[in-house]
Amino acid sequence: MSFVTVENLFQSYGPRPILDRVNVTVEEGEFISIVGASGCGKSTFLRLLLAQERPSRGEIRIDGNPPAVEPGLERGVVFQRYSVFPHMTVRDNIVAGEAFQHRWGRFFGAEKRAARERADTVLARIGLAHVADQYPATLSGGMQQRLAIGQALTARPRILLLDEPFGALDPGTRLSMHDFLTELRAETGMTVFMVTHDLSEGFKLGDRVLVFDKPRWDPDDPEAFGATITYDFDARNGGIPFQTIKEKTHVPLPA
Ligand SMILES: Nc1ncnc2c1ncn2[C@@H]1O[C@H](COP(=O)(O)OP(=O)(O)OP(=O)(O)O)[C@@H](O)[C@H]1O
Repeated sequence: MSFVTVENLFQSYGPRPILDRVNVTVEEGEFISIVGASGCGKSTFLRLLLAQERPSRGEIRIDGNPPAVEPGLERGVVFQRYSVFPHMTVRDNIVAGEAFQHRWGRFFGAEKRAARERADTVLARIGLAHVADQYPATLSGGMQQRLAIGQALTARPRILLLDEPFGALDPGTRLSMHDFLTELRAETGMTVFMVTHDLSEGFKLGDRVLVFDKPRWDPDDPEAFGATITYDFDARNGGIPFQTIKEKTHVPLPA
């Protein structure tokens, strides 16, 4: 049994189909890059994996079960726009990431001190120990995004969901974030789903690159049909493009 199984997934908003018959299986530890045209439902797919939304039809199973509704228990998430708390110091942001999983949502007394020590270990690991007492606004974009990833990882999620996590960063910072993510992944063995608009980033970091597109296409009504996975590229070892075509795209409708 695969770690993540998506079967016949459909998602519509009102009468408008967004995702249409999405089928995919993912093994634990795989890094899945997701690319596709703007608005084709990539973020919607992540929200469904997060159980922030329920599918109109079809099924998602993670380790054999529907995704838990509680945030963060098995899934950490990082968005393009920094998801850290601006009113908390860097250290307290990491503590908050862990406290989120805690029964009361907060730590007290000795537990809090222990959580702070664990946070300092995480900060050392992500190269932010020297700014532990600062507020996020005083950090560069790359540092804030490292903090967001550190925060998502404190709960030791088995799955990390990244929605264009590096889109707002300059090219140099982006490259160092790639190294950072590759190291973390090797260390934790986590499964990663990453939406990106940058194909080379998708192929560089991913084991597989899934392309979302609309196999059925009505030129008079481009929103008439939803998107599905049209290509599932094997991107290991630099990737060999055009391997597994799952669907022919933009096939004209029969007259
Ligand atoms: N809650 C919602 N209600 C209605 N429509 C929605 C909702 N969420 C998303 N949509 C629509 O669904 C479509 C897919 O959105 P989604 O954000 O998943 O696309 P995307 O592929 O991630 O796009 P981008 O690459 O631009 O971020 C969009 O047209 C969007 O307007």
